[in-house]
Amino acid sequence: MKTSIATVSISGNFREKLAAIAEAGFDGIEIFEQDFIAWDGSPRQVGRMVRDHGLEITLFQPFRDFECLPEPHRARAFSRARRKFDLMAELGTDLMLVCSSVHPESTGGVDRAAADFRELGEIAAERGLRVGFEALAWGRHFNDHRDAWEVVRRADHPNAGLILDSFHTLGRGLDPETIRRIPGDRIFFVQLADAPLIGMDLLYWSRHFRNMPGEGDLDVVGFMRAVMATGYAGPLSLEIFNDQFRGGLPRLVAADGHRSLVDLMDRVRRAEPALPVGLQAFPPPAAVDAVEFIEFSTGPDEVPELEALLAATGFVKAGHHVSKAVTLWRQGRINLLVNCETSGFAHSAYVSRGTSVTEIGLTMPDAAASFARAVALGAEVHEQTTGPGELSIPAIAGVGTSMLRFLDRETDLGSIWEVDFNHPTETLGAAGLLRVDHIAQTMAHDEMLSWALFYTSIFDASRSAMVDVVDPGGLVRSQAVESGALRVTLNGAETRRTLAGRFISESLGASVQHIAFATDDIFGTAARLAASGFPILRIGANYYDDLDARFGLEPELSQRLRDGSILYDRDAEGEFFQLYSTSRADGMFFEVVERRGRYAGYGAPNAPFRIAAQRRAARPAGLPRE
Ligand SMILES: O=C(O)c1ccc(O)c(O)c1
Ligand SMILES: [Mg+2]
Repeated sequence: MKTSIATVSISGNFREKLAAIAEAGFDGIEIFEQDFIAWDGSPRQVGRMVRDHGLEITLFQPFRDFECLPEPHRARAFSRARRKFDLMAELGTDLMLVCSSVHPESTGGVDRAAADFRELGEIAAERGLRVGFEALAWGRHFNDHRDAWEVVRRADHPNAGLILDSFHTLGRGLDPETIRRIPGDRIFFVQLADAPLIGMDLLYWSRHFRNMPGEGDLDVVGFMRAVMATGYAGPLSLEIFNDQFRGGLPRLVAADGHRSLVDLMDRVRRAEPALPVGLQAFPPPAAVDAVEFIEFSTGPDEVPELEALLAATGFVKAGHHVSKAVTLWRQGRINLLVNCETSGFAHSAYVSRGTSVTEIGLTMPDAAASFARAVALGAEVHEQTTGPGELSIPAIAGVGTSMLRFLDRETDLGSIWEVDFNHPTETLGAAGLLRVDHIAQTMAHDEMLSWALFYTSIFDASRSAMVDVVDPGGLVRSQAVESGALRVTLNGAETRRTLAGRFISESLGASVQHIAFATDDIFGTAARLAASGFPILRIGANYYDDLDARFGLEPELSQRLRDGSILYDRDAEGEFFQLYSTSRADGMFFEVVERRGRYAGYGAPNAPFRIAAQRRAARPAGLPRE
């Protein structure tokens, strides 16, 4: 497959865009005319600069307001087109996108439009160029790819073809299956974009909220399956108008774009194996079997406090690494590692950001396969050194400065505890915690789409809807990604004034802010945690009064919740109980949950009250309370 991306999709000046696009592995670019005009270089220089980056110009766009104009507008449109054809020859590209007109004087009429395109196709042919017609979703007379195709069919000129754009088709709710009956050689170009489903004006939605395939809610896979079924063999090009990407880091946005295209075409081939997607083979996504371990990196000054918290949470020191300053804390099936090495990755993470989660170990059905898939999707490989006889566990860079390691039960990797950890003891622990329920990663709001794509492309994972959580200092957006036993909540802070925002600025970037452990006896666990000195977060009476009003709880249950500072939620599927620790000085905290029935959420309605309570608890004595 030949990959391409429109220059509008990323930030920076023209040179920065090219460098980022080339580095991400794209084959070509669509030159968006404004980007060219804004750059102070001749068309020939620009063309050379693109090719010097190893890229080709797959498309020049957009040419607007062309079809169905009365004179004198019509003659002017043709002379404008001739000028742009001259420009294209100098840039070194042969295809121009003509988007459907929004001109107030455009008359419409399929035959008129077809006649215009036949004439334009002829002028283009004289110069060895081609033109493609794209129906904008808000085009005055042509806003449906089926009508644009009818114009192209009737134009009946080899140099005039159709351009498809997934946004315009899917955004208007058109059935992409209708594309299957268009001959592939009449489709000159395919533009791809996804978008979140938000009810708004089509033009505004398109110009500000598009995102990478797989980041939104449109059926871009269904669209691409239909396109590939036509025999289309041209470039697959991202055209993403997005306010956030325009202000993002060019390299990150370009890398996400490339990842999204690879993942998209992998989904297409898995859905319809007969389609020739032209993508190297790599393993399919798998669901996580278990969160095998979570590792904290810390140092001598901070280790006593961390270990005290682990002990108070019911964890038991169960073993140590054979060669490294790493101890294992266990409870139920939870393995927490405390790394106090004085050199290497964990140590530098500690020095730069204080105590933080630096590794998450995941048991997969096949670690090597998951690793190979992650690499094919552009994950950064984490090189490592291992002592003699120790396991070499494949690792990739994850959120922030953390890494993800892949383990499995089928190979040597299944014996991590015996080989690397001197056969540590099994322990039920002291508080009845059974397993990791979820891991909450806090990041700047801009990074959320990127990390969601990371998880949903590498793993067999699903995303839940984004929810807004109100913090007294601003809004935090939260989205859960789930893959088998791995549940991650991504929390995006928009301002530094939220607890989440403060956490990322103090820990120098995205990181795990809290870990939730599961129990099947919340009241028993709460009592044991209280006895062991767990720093429980106190929840105020107003919360419980409202809870009684909302759910009509039995007085006895209500009292037990109040006594234990346990938060409660219920939906049609089941019930949810949560309790929290106060946050440490660095903002990290623990949560304990019990799910009853098939409750699948995270207690989002409780989050604002938890946050307010954490802010209150963090106030030094003597300051006014919130
Ligand atoms: O928003 C626009 O005007 C616009 C221009 C060119 C395109 O290819 C497109 O999809 C949208
Ligand atoms: Mg388009």
